Amino acid sequence: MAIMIDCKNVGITFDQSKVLANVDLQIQDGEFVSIIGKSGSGKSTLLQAIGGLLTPTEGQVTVAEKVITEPVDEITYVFQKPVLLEWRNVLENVLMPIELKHKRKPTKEDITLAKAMLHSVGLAGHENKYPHELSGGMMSRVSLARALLTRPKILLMDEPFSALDAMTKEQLQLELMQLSVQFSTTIVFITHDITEAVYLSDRVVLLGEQPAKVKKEFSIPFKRPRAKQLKFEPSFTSIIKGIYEEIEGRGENSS
Ligand SMILES: Nc1ncnc2c1ncn2[C@@H]1O[C@H](COP(=O)(O)OP(=O)(O)OP(=O)(O)O)[C@@H](O)[C@H]1O
Repeated sequence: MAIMIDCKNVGITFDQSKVLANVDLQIQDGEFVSIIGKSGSGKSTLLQAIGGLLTPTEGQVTVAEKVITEPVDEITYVFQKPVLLEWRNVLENVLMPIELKHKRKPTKEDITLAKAMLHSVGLAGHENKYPHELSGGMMSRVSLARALLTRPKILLMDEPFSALDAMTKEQLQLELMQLSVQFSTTIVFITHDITEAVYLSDRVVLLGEQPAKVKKEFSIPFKRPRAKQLKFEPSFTSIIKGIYEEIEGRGENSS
């Protein structure tokens, strides 16, 4: 399978402080990779470098073999707090990338597709509501539908579900998993929730302490999409245990 994202020896220094050093990470086309690590370890910084929002001080990031120095169309970002325009209804918010990315007015086909996306994320019938009429979970759903509308090759997600209640989060995890498999989207996902990381991902990448590099990678050997019952299987929970032990420095090869 082709490499979609290639971080080669990436280092990032802010003022005098070196946040990332020698990060080497390759992500395959269609792969779902989660990045975990302690607070302040540099997860968002790495994601910003992949998205072209930050230029590495050392090394380079390539996406589909192009060196990234600025944001590119193939990549869409999803943040923890959904950024919705208050004066636009749900359907109009989902259609925003057509105007911003493709610089044209939405066609009938775009509107049909946007409605289908809203249906896939459980928001059929809510197209005409305004953001102030939505719950946090509904806003996250709008944000997900909008991110996937233009079928980006790559989705960069920075703790997208961390502010949601457990049941809404579980539902959105399922929807994201279905859609990412359906569209073969390459996803880099930041989370503090290890169960979420293991459940969603083909691979979980642990960043070390500052200056951070990839401390350990865990392959998750279950075919996606996965049933939610997987979370109770011993083969699943033993991977979680291994990751906790690595984070706490009790892993097999921890330094
Ligand atoms: N623009 C910036 N200028 C200076 N320092 C920064 C900047 N952005 C991030 N940092 C510093 O880089 C370090 C890593 O921050 P980053 O947000 O990448 O960590 P994180 O692992 O995503 O943290 P969290 O899990 O708490 O969200 C922190 O010490 C932070 O203060």
